[in-house]
Amino acid sequence: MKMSKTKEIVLCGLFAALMAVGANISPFLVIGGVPVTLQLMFAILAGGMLGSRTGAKAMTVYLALGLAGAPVFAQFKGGPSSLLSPTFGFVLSFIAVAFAVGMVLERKRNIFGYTTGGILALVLNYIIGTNFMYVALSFWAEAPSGFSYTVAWGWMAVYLPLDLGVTAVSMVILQRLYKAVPSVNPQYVSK
Ligand SMILES: O=C(O)CCCC[C@@H]1SC[C@@H]2NC(=O)N[C@@H]21
Repeated sequence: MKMSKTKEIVLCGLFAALMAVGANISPFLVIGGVPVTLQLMFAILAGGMLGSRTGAKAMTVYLALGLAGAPVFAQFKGGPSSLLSPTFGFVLSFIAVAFAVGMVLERKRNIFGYTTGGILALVLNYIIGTNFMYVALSFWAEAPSGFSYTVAWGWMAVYLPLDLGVTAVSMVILQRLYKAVPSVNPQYVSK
């Protein structure tokens, strides 16, 4: 079933706002060069609740708002210069995360779907984000001394337990929501 344009615009705005809140739950907590945020959770919920296409659109709206100057990225950053921020790859990855989670949960709402969706979300987030961060800190941003590809992944290793927990909680929220409100993701094809 297709969502109305008005509903889609409202939901994209809502999830862009939730991403801004998630980006700044702890603006001063930074490990290595990477801030602690809840953006991954809202990107997963966007894909799971709005579906792959609208979820990805919501994340694109978020990215566009930030690039246009709204202080919606982590540590209340925003503006066109964010394109060069070492953590911009993570922001880009949220589009892929929402799309992938949506795609999986439109097809499978069982333990296999939740596990695959969660793993895909983490893999896309970490691979796109960490590689972008490595390239940024190697070529144009100021890197701490001794910075290397291994150090970049070392920073992310610290995040992994937190993000595994965040991903698991997001999947539990989605599972409960689907049970309570089966119409939640309009692109879901029930078999
Ligand atoms: O600059 C931004 O707005 C993006 C920040 C990205 C933070 C990443 S997302 C995955 C990992 N988990 C966290 O809590 N922080 C990093």
